[in-house]
Amino acid sequence: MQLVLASSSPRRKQLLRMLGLPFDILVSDVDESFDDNLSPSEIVQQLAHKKAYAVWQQVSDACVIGADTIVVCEGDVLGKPASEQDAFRMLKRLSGKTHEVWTGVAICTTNTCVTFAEKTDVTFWPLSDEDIWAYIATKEPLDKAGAYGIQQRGALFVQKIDGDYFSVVGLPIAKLARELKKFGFCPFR
Ligand SMILES: Cc1cn([C@H]2C[C@H](O)[C@@H](COP(=O)(O)OP(=O)(O)OP(=O)(O)O)O2)c(=O)[nH]c1=O
Repeated sequence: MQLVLASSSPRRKQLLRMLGLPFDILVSDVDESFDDNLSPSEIVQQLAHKKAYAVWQQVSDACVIGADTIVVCEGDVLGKPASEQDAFRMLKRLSGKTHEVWTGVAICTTNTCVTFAEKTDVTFWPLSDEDIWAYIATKEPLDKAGAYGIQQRGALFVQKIDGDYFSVVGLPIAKLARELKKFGFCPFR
């Protein structure tokens, strides 16, 4: 069966490559709004499912993977910043605190759709306004949930992490590999 990644994220593509399995990339535009009453775990699984299912409908006989990542700080969901000012507001909130990064994954095949969510706690050092603006000037925050990339310069803000690093980057690859085995996809083979 063909393996398909339903994502435009270069990070997810790179992480899925770790499995050593061939896959295609197909992306479908989905509405990423969500119901405020849902828990973070439900939000990311629902959005991951939307992304995977939209692509699965186009290809049918394939195993389609979708994912979604959000940052949750003091109960508030932070997606991607809408502007540089918004990025500043988000990073200012994350400064000196521990926040949660949630990534949901959906695997859709002919008979079933499986979803799961991973939570990673990330603690930031206190950040000065100057540091935040200098970081925003690199443009790195703009396409990332919570306005930072732990895999790039955002690493300099991180004091501590508890959970799966790769889930913060956008795909909990070890958990995904274990799930894919159930569908007959064995890494490195
Ligand atoms: C917190 C954090 C997020 N991110 C990224 C992961 C996701 O790509 C992005 C969150 O947006 P998503 O909507 O999850 O994903 P996306 O729009 O980039 O890609 P697609 O929907 O096509 O799969 O933030 C990092 O790269 N590093 C980090 O440290």
